Amino acid sequence: MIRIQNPEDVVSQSASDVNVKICGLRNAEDIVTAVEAGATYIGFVFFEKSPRNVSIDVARALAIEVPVGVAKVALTVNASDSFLDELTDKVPLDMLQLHGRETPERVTEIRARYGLPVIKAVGVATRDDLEQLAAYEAVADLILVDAKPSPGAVLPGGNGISFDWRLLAGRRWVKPWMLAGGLSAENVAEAIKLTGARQVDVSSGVESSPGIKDQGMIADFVQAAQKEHYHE
Ligand SMILES: O=C(O)c1ccccc1NCC(=O)[C@H](O)[C@H](O)COP(=O)(O)O
Repeated sequence: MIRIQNPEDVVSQSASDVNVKICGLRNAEDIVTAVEAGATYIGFVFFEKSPRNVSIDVARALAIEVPVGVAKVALTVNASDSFLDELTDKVPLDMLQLHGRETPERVTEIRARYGLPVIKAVGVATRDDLEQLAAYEAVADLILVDAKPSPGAVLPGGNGISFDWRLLAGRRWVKPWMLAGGLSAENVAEAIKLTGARQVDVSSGVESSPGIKDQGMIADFVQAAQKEHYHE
């Protein structure tokens, strides 16, 4: 039987620091910047329509250089077993992020088949969208609460849009969770204060144009997320 690693063994969470995930990295220089800035997760996007898409071979070459202690996350969208088989065979990964319409049953299946902790992304625009959280908290290791894409959007995530963070204020969480959607160095402190998030994820908020990460923006984002926050 496969033993799934505890997410706390993949990344540690200190009482004072906010963990940061930089998503959509495509080259070694940006990964070094993210790691040196203090990111605890780096994300590779496997979605052909995305400007952040990487091939399995590129991700493998990048992943093997990532230092121990930084979690390598593969983001997939409604992926088939055959794709995930090849991905997990070739790329040394710490976690899988499911960013499509995967059902709770599919999350359970993937988690068991690959023995990796699973992050399930859930899109939120209104209070009604929070109803699906419980079912995913029951089966995923970590919930990524992201802004719901607008109807007709090409990308299911990485759109640089945020949602009303007050929807999450005071929520009691069963599982670890991470806030995403339209975050930037300018607004991440406010988002943390309103939601109580201890983990945050960013992609377009640290880019100069779609798919092009800006090293200064990465450093500024991590610093802004990790400065001392006072929760009311
Ligand atoms: O980033 C993408 O291109 C992407 C493509 C397909 C599915 C999900 C995608 N991104 C998901 C992420 O984890 C992003 O970091 C998250 O949505 C926040 O993005 P942003 O609002 O741009 O910071």
